Amino acid sequence: MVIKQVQPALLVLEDGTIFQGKSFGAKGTTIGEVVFNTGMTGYQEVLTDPSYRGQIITFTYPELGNTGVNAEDEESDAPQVRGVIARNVCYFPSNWRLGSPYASQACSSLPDYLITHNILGIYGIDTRALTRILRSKGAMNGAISTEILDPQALLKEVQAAPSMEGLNLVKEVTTKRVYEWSDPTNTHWEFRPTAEESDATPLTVVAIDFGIKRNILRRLASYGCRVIVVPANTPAEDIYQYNPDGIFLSNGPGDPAVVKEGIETTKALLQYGKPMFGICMGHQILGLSLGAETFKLKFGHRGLNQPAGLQQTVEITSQNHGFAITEESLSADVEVTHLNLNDRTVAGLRHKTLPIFSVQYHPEASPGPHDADYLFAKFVESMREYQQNQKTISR
Ligand SMILES: NC(=O)CC[C@H](N)C(=O)O
Repeated sequence: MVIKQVQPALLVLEDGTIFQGKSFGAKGTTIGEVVFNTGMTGYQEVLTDPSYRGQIITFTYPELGNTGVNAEDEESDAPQVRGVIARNVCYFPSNWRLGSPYASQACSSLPDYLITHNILGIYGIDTRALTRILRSKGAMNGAISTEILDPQALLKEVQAAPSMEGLNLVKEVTTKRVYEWSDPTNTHWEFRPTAEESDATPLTVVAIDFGIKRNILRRLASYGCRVIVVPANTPAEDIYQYNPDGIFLSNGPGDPAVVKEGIETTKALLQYGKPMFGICMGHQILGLSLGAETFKLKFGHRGLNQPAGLQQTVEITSQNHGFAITEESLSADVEVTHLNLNDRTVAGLRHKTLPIFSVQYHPEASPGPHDADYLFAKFVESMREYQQNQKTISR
């Protein structure tokens, strides 16, 4: 049996709030934007989602790590967060994959995984009190340390760190090279019809990678798309060399307004009028390229039960964002299709004349509910329709 040694750790927020806790994961000091996620499951997907780059995540669900970490639930190659804050941490996980065909994929405990990837964690924190501070004052920078245990000294480090507003983190996470993706969602997760008829011509989608989650690629593949993933700074002309049936704009970290190349490329792509679909940062970049503005939310939306819709139908959605589109700044070419029903910020858009739409939430789930999975089908449908129209025109 492993005897764990409890080591003290300190959490200090930019406003001077101090929390004493215990360390799990790596040792050292880390600084980032402290945010909270209210999901009851899916911590591994959250930690490896590139959109969380630069952030320290407070998990409000009080038990963290009970199912360990496995190869199948990775949303990218490694954890992307700057640090982890928990009420309680599990050192002896149990995973259903043990004793199943996926046994080899149940690999380690959360603390070991964080040590391997040099990520700091702090537990034994009153995460309810911390979340109330973040809700009332807004997300703010903070630090976790196992080496600087004097709060005033750590506070100085925090106050010197840059704010999330104006930070371009896309270049840290975007792919360096073009690659193709064709793996669908693992069939044991598949509860609904997905893969297209085999005699249908495959659809080519170019996905602009601002920090793409793997399950987006898997869902596109499950819906019969061949996906070509390109770096965030790829110019529109290069994207058109692939003769795509549709273009996908991915999720990603940081402030969308400073991803200038992505916005310019998207503006140029709009001229071609081909189907486009954007998720989260992709949605914000699409809005920006259509002339809208974005702003920083007070504490953001991060969790698995965010309601989105207008009047008739409501989807329960997975969300992870700190910025949003300013509704009043939208041009007359665009229609709002969804609002976040908690605070009525823009959660979905549709171009009135072009086959272009986007959502602020995560239809790929992973983690989260599958209510919005139909959006992938809608994208495929718009590409098929576009193909059909092109054939009619050329006849
Ligand atoms: N998940 C995302 O794509 C997040 C988008 C953006 N970084 C935000 O925080 O709003």
